Amino acid sequence: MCELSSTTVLVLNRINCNKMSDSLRLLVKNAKQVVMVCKNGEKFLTKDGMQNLAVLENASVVIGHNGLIEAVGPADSIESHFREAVFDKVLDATGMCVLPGLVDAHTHPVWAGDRVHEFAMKLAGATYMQVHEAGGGIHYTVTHTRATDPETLLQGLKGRLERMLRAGTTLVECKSGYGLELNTELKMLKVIDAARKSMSIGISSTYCGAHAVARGKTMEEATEDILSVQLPAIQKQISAGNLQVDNIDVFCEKGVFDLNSTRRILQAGKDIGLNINFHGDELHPMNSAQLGAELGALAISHLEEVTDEGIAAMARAKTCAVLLPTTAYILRLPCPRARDMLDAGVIVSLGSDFNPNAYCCSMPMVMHLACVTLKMSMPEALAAATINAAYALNHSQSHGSLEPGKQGDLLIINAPRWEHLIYQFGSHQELVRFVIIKGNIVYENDKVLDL
Ligand SMILES: N=CN[C@@H](CCC(=O)O)C(=O)O
Ligand SMILES: [Zn+2]
Repeated sequence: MCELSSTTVLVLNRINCNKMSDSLRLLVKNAKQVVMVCKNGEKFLTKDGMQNLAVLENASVVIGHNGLIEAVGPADSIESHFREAVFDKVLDATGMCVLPGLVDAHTHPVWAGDRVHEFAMKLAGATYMQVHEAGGGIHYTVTHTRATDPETLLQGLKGRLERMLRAGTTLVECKSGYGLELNTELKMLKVIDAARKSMSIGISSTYCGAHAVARGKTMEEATEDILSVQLPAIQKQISAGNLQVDNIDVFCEKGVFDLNSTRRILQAGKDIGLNINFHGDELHPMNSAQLGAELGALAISHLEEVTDEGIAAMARAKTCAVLLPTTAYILRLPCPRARDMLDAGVIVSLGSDFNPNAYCCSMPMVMHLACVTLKMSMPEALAAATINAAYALNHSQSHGSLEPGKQGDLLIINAPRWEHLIYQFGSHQELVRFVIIKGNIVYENDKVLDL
């Protein structure tokens, strides 16, 4: 680290750190607040660390041509140190706030056939499993996704990712899981890969062939198909360089995959190099949290029904809890015990759970819900939607905070305090002025309205 005179200016390790006359990609200057989230290279935050985020007043950010953050610091220090530099682009953020790009740690964004009709059924009292067992839910989406060509699925995915981007998400986890057989699972994973290659939003790809038991199969048969047909074929595609997959997922739930099948599938995924990141303890206490901790899972999602033992195991194993406030809200479930997890030192993150059951593309809405329904504070919610969500995706070395050396992903909001991003319930399109990835403006809204 090359220290400058001001201790609050952080400068990336540069070959010639005295010479600030280089050509650089972007200067965001004079922001009212720059929320770094953390500033000591933390890979995640817990407890007090989530309450006390690193926030600079009257600050600027510099991003280099490599797309990485070069410096973050007080506006006057940055100005004097980079006086000689040539920037491709300068954004004057006077009166605005800069935050890290948001990270959405759980989505199911590749599908055809919406389920708007099921919303009425659920409002009338049908439970998630009643809809599922009647052939709706995941099964309905599987039928439509199997019948849809990859190009149509890709166009649908791109539209959804674009909506997420406009709400500030710059890194998102995307699952397969509406195929439940090899060809459609591969089709979905390839569609996710195609989006990764053609869009600027960052993507972490998850194989979720165990999202439900396909119609006509028993759980045992579905497990065998995953272990002996789907996973080997996926591994072959990965090894041949035709596919990138990052994580393995199972819906560990009563009536779906039991603990033993879940263990076998997750372990097999881990054995081929995938990170374990799965659905657990959502509708029934399954001891999923204990299993995940034992297997070294990076993350477990939902956890509405997690037990005290499960919480303790996750805290010990540093397995991240991905909480999904939209699910409990839409399905009128008991909320996950966020406060108990936070107090126990669990690494808590957030996801939108975007899927045909929970049609939400907006992490600001998710943070708002997390504060109101899960009783998280605004700093906790922001840490959960940035550095901790990046940890859940094994990306916290490059994403989740505004620190030198990390990817230059940020959003600029038209508000004098960063908390407006959470305080406002919807209408974020009127708040988000710029979304920036690797120092490039990927979304600009010049029609933002004043507060
Ligand atoms: N619980 C399982 N999977 C999804 C829902 C998927 C669907 O209903 O299509 C979830 O995380 O909420
Ligand atoms: Zn899910």
